[in-house]
Amino acid sequence: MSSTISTLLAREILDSRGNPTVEVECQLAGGAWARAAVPSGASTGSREAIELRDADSQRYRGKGVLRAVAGVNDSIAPAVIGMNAADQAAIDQRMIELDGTENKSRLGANAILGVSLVVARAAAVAKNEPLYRSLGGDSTMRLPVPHMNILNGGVHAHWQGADFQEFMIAPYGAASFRQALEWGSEVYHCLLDLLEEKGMSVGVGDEGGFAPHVTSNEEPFELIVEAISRAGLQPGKDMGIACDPASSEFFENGCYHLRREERHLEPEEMVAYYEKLTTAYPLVLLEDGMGQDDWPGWKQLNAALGERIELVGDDVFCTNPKLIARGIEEQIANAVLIKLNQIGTVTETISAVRLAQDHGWGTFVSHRSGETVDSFIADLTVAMNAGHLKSGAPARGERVEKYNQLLRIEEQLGDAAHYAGCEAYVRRPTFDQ
Ligand SMILES: C=C(OP(=O)(O)O)C(=O)O
Ligand SMILES: [Mg+2]
Repeated sequence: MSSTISTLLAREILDSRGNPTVEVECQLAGGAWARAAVPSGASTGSREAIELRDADSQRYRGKGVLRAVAGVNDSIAPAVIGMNAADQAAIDQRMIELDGTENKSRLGANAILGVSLVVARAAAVAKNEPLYRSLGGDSTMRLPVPHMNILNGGVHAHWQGADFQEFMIAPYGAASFRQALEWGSEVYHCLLDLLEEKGMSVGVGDEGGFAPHVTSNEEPFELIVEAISRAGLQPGKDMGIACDPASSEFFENGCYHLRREERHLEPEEMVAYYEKLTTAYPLVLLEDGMGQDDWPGWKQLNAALGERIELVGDDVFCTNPKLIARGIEEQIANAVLIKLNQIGTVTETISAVRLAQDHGWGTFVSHRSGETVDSFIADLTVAMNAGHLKSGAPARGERVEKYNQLLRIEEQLGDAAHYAGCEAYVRRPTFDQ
């Protein structure tokens, strides 16, 4: 089947926060057709590729994406129509050259990524292969540990809950992805019951987790450990906890400002706080423990906890191979968060994954807080053998679509499917209490 691109069409649609985003359709000469949509972050890293928005317009409070859409239809489409969709690297390179900026600010990373995603998907359709196989080859058999964000705080809860942004459950002790998801759903509902019993709010944040008005950043750990136990599971053995404080959002004047606790912590005090949490709770993965501009703080954190748990850099690396290379050189973490729209093309994302993996670092694939029902990251996680991903709560359509796609992939792989479990982490979970 010919995989020559014959049509590309972009439009503006809404994401899960009710903000506009870019959706692109692609038709290949041989008949293959695909659609893809671009996510959007709220706690974005300062070195992310630029998301082009119509800031000078009244529409959608300046958040429209009509310029990005026009960039696809008027500039990118004429440049890539006639190219071979199977040659992802050439198409991504063509768009990078057409944009001509270091951070994709002319055409917008949202425009460029929309095309990059849809081309990858159309190429898979043309080959009659599932996307994970088309992206990753024949050895893609590993199902990731789903990290389900059941308690939201920070900017995702409009600072009405915990200061720390994400409290996730990680069912690494399950026997299969299907069982992991079932356990996650069970714990999510046990947490709902627990919050109701305590008279706490059961309203949810951007990623579908509850956003109660807690009095400290430690309280969510206690609530989650209790919810895991109530579900009949053993905290630390069956299921651990992962946390993304997204600390760049509360790093001010060289200190970490914990509003809920009315405290300002120096970087070394913040590290001591994480050490305490790691000892007291089954915390197996900490993302963005330190701010994106606090490289000395990151080094301290890695020295204190880097041998015990997985330390993932999100804002500090922005899925950018150059920043990841520097992080590896300076040994500031042991894992990297992977977000396609931080860098803007599938090819560069794959380079970021390979670079991290070649240096023995973990790769943790992530959704964004503003999502659509596009499940590209589910296939990407399997294709890249990343072992773990986060896609929010096991509730809300745009979050569960990724988990549901992984259920389908597991079913398709049958006996060949292998659930990553504890192997997902660069530091295998150990917890004795
Ligand atoms: C998913 C995250 O949030 P956002 O998409 O808002 O950056 C994150 O910080 O890891
Ligand atoms: Mg993060």
